[in-house]
This record gives sequence, C-alpha cells and structure tokens, in this order.
Amino acid sequence: MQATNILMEYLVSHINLSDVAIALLGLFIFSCIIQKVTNKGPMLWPVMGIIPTVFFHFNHTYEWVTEALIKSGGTFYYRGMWMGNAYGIITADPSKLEYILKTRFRNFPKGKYYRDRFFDLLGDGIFNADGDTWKEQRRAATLEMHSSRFVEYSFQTIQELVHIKLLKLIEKLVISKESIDLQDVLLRFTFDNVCTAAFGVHPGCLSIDLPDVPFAKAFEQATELTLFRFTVPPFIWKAMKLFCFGSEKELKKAVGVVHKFAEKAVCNRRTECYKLGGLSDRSDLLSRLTELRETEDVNRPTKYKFSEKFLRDFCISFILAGRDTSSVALAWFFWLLSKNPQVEYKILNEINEILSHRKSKNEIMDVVLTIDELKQMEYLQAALSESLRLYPSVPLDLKEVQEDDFFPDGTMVKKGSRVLYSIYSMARIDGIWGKDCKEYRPERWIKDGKFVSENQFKYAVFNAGPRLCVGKRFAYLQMKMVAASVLLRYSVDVVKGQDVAPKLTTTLYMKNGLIVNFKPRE
Ligand code: HEM
Repeated sequence: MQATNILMEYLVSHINLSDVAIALLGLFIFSCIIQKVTNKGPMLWPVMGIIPTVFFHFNHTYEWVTEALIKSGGTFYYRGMWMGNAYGIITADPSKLEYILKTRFRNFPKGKYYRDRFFDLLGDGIFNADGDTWKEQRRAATLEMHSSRFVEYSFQTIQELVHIKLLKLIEKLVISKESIDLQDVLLRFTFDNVCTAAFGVHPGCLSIDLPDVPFAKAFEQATELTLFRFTVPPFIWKAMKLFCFGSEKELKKAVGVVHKFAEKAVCNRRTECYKLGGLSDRSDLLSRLTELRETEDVNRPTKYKFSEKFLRDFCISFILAGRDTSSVALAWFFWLLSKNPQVEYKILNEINEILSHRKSKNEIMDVVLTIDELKQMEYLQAALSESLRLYPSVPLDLKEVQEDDFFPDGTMVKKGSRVLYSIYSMARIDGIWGKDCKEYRPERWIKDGKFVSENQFKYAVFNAGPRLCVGKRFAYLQMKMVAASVLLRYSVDVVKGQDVAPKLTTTLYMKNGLIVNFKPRE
C-alpha cells in the first residue's frame, strides 16, 4: 500500500498532463502507421477499431464497404472495439467464398456468435444449427421440398394467394385510386405464403383490410429485437436478459407469442396424426415431417422420428428464412422495372408469346398462369436474377472461424474470428461482373435465347455449397407468379419523389417502402 502511494506521488510530481497527451498522440500515430502498412482496408482506430469509420459512413454503409473492398483488392481485415472480440476479414472475392462455403465448409460454421443471439427465437432450427443437427434438418427439408407433392402443393398455395388475395386487393386499390406501399403488401404476401407452405396455417396478413396479425407482428418484433443483440456488446444484452428489462423484456414477450403459435400448430397436427393414423391429406412441410416414423415398417410402427420441439424449431426457421427474402426481392424488381421500361416491355412480350400457345383464350383478367408457363419464362427469370444480383435480399453474411486457417492466397484467419462476405458489393465490382456491372441488364443471363445460371460463388445471392438456400426453387416460382400475374394486368407506377434506399439490416428492405399506383393495362 505504502509502495503504491510512493509510486503515485512520484508520477504526479514528475509527469505532467502535456507529457501524457504527447505520449498518447505518439501511440495513436504509431498505430495508424502500423495499420496502414499491414492492412489495405479502412482505418482501424486505436481502441475503437473500425467503429468510428463505420459510424461516419452510416448513411451509405453498403456503398462504403464496396468502395473499401475495391480499394483493398477484394478483402480487408477489420477489428471492432477493444475487448469486444470482434475481428476477422471482410471479403467480396468469389474464390474466398468457395473456400469458406465449400472447400473448408466445416471450418466456417454459423458458429456460437450467431447461435447465442438467435437461440431464444430459433432454438436448434435449421437456420441456427451446425453439424449433425443441421445435417438432419437439411436432409429432411431437401427431400420434402423437392418432392413433386410439395412442389404441387406449394404452387397451389401461391396461385390461390395471388388470385384470391393479391389481385383482389389491387383491384380494390385501382377502383379507389389509392396509392399503397408495395413492399408492405409483398411482405404480407410472402408471410402468408411461407406459413401455409411450412405449417399449413393461413395467418391472413393479406386480407383486403390489411389487418395487424398478432403472430406476424410478434415474428417481426422478435426478429428485430434479436438483431439488436448484434449491435451491442454481449454483456449488455445478457444483463438485460437476466434482469428482464428493455428490449430483452419485449423480446421475451414476442418470442413467447411466436412459440405459442408454433407449438399449438405442432400439437394440433400431432393429435390429428394420432387420431387419423396419418396425415395423407395434408402436404405442408409440418405434416410431412410429423408423420415420419423412425422406421417405415407398416407392420411394426415405431415411434415418431421428430419430437415436437424439433418440429417447432424447424418451422420457425423456415418462416424466418422464407418470409421477407422474396418480398424484398420483388419490391426492388418492380422499382428497377420502373426505371427500365424496355425490360418491362420484353417481359410482357414473353408472357404474351407464351399465352398465345394456349388452346382456349381467356380474358386477361381470367388468366391463371400454370407452373409450365412460368417455367418457360426465361427472360423473366433473367430479370429477377439480375435484380437480385444488384439488390440481394441477404446483402451481407458471416461465418465463424473454427480453427486457424489460411486461404489459398495466404490470407490468414484466426480461430474465433469472423469472415463477413458482402454479396451486395460483389455485384458492383468490375473484376467480377464486367465494366457494366452497375447496370440492370437481364441480357447478361441469356445465352442463345435461354437463361443460363452463374457460378454459385460469383452469384452467392442464394448462398452456395452445402448450405445453398433450400427455398430457391420455391422462391423463383413465387416471384415469377407474382411478377407475371401483376404485370400482365397492371402497370406499377412508382410515385415520384420518394427516397428509395436500402435499410441497414440483415435483409435488404427499402427503408421507406415503395409507394406505387396500379393502372390497368389498356
Ligand atoms: C429471393 C428469395 C430468397 C433468397 C435471396 C434467399 C437467400 C438465402 C440465403 C443467402 C441463405 C443462407 C443464409 C445463411 O446461411 O446465412 C438461405 C438459406 C435458407 N433459405 Fe433462402 N432465400 C430466399 C427464399 C427462401 C424461401 C422462400 C425459403 C422457404 C420457403 C427459404 C428457405 C431457406 C432455408 C430453410 C435456408 C437455410 C438453409 C441451410 O442453412 O441449410 N429461402 N436463403
């Protein structure tokens, strides 16, 4: 104690404030020089890391990350706040994506960082799982979703929703000459659609009076409040959770509503399955998985394969994965069409050409497009893929590094660090998509009149490798059905003067929505 006092007295009498300031300034300049020499990316400040730079560019973060990636040759190191344990690389290099998402897939899982934050909402659901838990769900999802039974059923749900709800709502808006936020309408559409496909339950968000549906509201809140956990240091949200206050209190409430809804659906389905001895009349994912037994021997029925908790988590993950992705994609697509009327013209030509092969002719308002007709719409497929290229529904994704690793070009990543990849930026880099990369040009997808898909790691919009989006085919059918059915009947006029810009979150929403008017085609 005495020694400490003596030391303090010595320091106070021999060091004055200006010496401390000079020393700190020296340290600051030194670390700036070190970081400039060792890192080609944006400035990493002492103590605060990349935070001040991000804060400074907050209003145009995606553009700033893109610029930084271009300047650094495609990859740079980042570091968060001191002691925050956030560090790693940000990349837009397709060869690195291949390494992360395929070559060394096991070394780059979603990881603990992601899982800790999403666990309350998603539990062990596919979107939040790694290893064997993920593999089992992935196998079940792929098998069921690619079965002809599910494809037929899900297409029927899309058709019904478009004709009974979406087009009816648009008709009403045309008569009343009202403008509407198209993004909101599409979000309601996909929420209803994914719930019907996953649970066999219609939440009713797209009813004509656009009601507030408690389950949908709770789902949205639960997702937003979960994402908030990514923006604050863990000790803050963990303390808030422990004492159940602020956003964590709200999150608990919202998660409770979501879980109750899902548990009720699962429980009802299991009861129905017990009573009827099977669910052969139902084709939604929940029913298909509820029915499965450990071995499929009819003479010796064994216990059910999946627990109720497994089914609940599976369905919630599905809703999260499929709820907003295709709706925001469609919102950007309609906006891009308003700026590129020549593309809209070509889409209409294609639809009319395909309809001209029908034996019996319908009035336009009575046309119900079939799955085969949608499959023939190659230019529409290109136009949707091109809008997703420029405005990917998941603009930035991340993986955690399990063990120290070296990329083939020598870039090193440490165990526990995180690899972020900017899909938004990849679309805007000449070296990846050519000099015209910033242009909306569906023609880049067409070769000899046919749609040709791109390398997964260059076009990682649906992720790539073993975790490629399982809903990709479903999403294209859904988007094509909505786009073609609406465009055939109406022109979608974007109201002038609105600020159309992306919101900074994990899904590329338009931050102010998209206000439009519908006009019937002449
Ligand atoms: C335009 C529409 C869509 C886009 C751009 C998209 C994109 C993605 C991306 C980037 C991932 C990887 C996320 C990650 O691991 O971090 C993913 C995974 C997934 N998507 Fe989609 N998605 C779309 C629509 C859908 C739909 C409609 C469904 C369901 C009906 C769906 C179901 C899933 C599932 C279950 C996963 C998890 C796969 C796994 O981890 O193995 N997606 N999607």
